[in-house]
Amino acid sequence: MGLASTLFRRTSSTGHYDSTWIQYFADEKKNHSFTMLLNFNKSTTMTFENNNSPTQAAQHNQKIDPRNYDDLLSVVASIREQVGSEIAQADIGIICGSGLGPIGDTVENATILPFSKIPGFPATHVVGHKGNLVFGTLGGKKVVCLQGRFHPYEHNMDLALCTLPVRVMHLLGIKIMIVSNAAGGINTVLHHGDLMLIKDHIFLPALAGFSPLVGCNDPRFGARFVSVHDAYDKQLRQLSIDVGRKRGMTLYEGVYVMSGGPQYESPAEVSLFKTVGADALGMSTCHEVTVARQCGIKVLGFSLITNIANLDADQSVEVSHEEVLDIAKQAGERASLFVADIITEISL
Ligand SMILES: O=P(O)(O)O[C@H]1O[C@H](CO)[C@@H](O)[C@H]1O
Ligand SMILES: Nc1nc2[nH]cnc2c(=O)[nH]1
Repeated sequence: MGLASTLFRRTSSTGHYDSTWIQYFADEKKNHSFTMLLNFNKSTTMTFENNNSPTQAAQHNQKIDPRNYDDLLSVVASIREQVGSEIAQADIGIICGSGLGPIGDTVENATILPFSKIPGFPATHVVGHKGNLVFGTLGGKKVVCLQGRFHPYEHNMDLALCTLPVRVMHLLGIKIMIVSNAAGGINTVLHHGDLMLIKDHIFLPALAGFSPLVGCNDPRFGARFVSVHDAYDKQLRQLSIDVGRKRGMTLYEGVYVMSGGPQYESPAEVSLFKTVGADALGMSTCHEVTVARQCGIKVLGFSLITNIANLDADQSVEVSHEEVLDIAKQAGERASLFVADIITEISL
């Protein structure tokens, strides 16, 4: 819900109205300065004006609608105000999952803004996710790094909310997004600590109606119907393979499947995913990539294999987040250096 409805709720106690109509009006009207005319059943016509500048809106702790372009401009205005306009811009955005956490600590000339200081950003609760926005340089490029992400299972499957940072990074100017996750290996070529280059994905929640693009669409973010035929950029993937070869690294390419979580999968569920062509599985990434593609951002994605997913109930072993973090700690540093090398080689 946008500014109009927020404002209306504060003033509506004096009259009767059709809330469905108001909601519709609020969703359709995206401009920052507008006049709203309401017809009450006493034939009174009232005029409400909203002239909040983006910065004022953020300062006043206004509720942010993650689908509302103007609300997101106010978030970006607040970030610029806090760190400075020169710093609050980047060409490459990086989302550190449980796997590539260390990369955020290698950003040079870093300016760190905690998520708690950004209007509309929910708190991160997952151990291993620091909850910072980090601006600086890496491999000679201007980057903005999300140290931590929002998982749908933490936020009642509100995927638009969970992708708010991607839209914010888009408004901060990024053209390329590098996304990473910790994942369970399904394909038997994958072992603990391996890095898988994501070639394609299966966005399972979206197939059941949980997509960040469901609901009101503002064309300023992009098309209503988004083609994800090339979600993971082919040239960036090739560049990664070339950089990996130079480093003598084995880099697998495969399909990542996102489940809703937060429970890990049963062996029968893993077998199902294997049958449909998945190589690794996790509880993130696909919603972020979908929104990035809507905004025209090119994507490069990696899964750090932290555990081997169970395929047989008779030989299954317990999966734990402690194991995930432990392997991520061991392998994450090497993987982060590799991603920094790739960034050095990217030509914008
Ligand atoms: O995808 P990231 O954030 O790396 O984390 C993965 O690890 C956690 C489970 O151990 C889940 O949140 C899963 O999605
Ligand atoms: N869903 C899921 N997420 C993970 N994150 C890290 N490992 C796993 C896994 O095995 N399954």
